[in-house]
Amino acid sequence: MSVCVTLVSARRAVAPACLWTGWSGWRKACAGGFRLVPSRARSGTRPGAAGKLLRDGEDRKAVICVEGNIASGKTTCLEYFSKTSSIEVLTEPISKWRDVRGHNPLALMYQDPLRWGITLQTYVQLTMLDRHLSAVAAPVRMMERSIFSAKYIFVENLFRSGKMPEVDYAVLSEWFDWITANICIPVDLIVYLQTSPQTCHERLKQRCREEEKVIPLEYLESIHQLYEEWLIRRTSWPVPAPVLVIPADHNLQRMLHQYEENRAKILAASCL
Ligand SMILES: Nc1ncnc2c1ncn2[C@@H]1O[C@H](COP(=O)(O)OP(=O)(O)O)[C@@H](O)[C@H]1O
Ligand SMILES: Nc1ccn([C@H]2C[C@H](O)[C@@H](COP(=O)(O)O)O2)c(=O)n1
Repeated sequence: MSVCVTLVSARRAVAPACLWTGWSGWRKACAGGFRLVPSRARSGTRPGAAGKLLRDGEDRKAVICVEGNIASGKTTCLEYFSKTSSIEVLTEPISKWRDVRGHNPLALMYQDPLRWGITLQTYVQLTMLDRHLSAVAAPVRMMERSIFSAKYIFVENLFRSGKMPEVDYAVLSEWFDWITANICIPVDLIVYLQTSPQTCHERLKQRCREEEKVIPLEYLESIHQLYEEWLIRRTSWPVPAPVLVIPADHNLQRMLHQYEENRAKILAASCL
């Protein structure tokens, strides 16, 4: 049985490098785990890292982000690779999004996106940044989604569909631009699980997460379009790493087979 997999060529995002002149207090506070990459750094440093804060040792570890629509199978994919000793897996911090000091911003966002979209997305941005910056234990890290898809897919979707006021979008965008200009967020490979929105709708209903019962097919279609614009057509936002596209509409057994077939390509990210 032939399985089609595409490796799309690299086109690294180059966020504006920023030379830190002040903030000495913050730099001292970060001194334990972070260093400031010299603004003139060239060889041996990640592209785009100059002038940014970088977690110590992070430039020697590979980071792979698994991207895809809601219920496309990302967690299942991560579960599969979590059995490999050289890979550590980080799922999305969804339990935090469902319970921050007793509040459920995920549920609130689905109930009233105009009011609560910024609340959820601000928290998603913070918790995803925390995921990106947490110390890597294994040679390879696979993480579910990224701070990039949080902004380029979910914030963008809320705004474009008229479910986020312009001022909320502007504030989130300012935060995102500051973070990516000043902090190095290394990504070596994006694994894109490419599904049809219909497949995701079926899997979503099967998973039956309480907050997501209100999600219509049209919502998944919008998310799908934004992913395709970003990672396939490349007409929207910078892509921070090479993209490995894995068609993911197949049944579980065939998906696991595809993951095995792609193991070498995925692990090759650690040699980049
Ligand atoms: N290839 C597949 N075929 C059928 N069902 C799947 C497949 N992969 C995952 N599922 C099921 O679909 C639902 C969503 O999968 P999940 O891995 O949680 O997606 P995501 O993390 O992308 O939201 C789960 O109930 C899961 O068991
Ligand atoms: N920036 C984000 C990220 C995720 N969500 C929502 C979408 C889903 O309801 C849920 C988790 O998604 P999954 O891992 O199942 O694909 O969180 C969001 O609204 N904004």
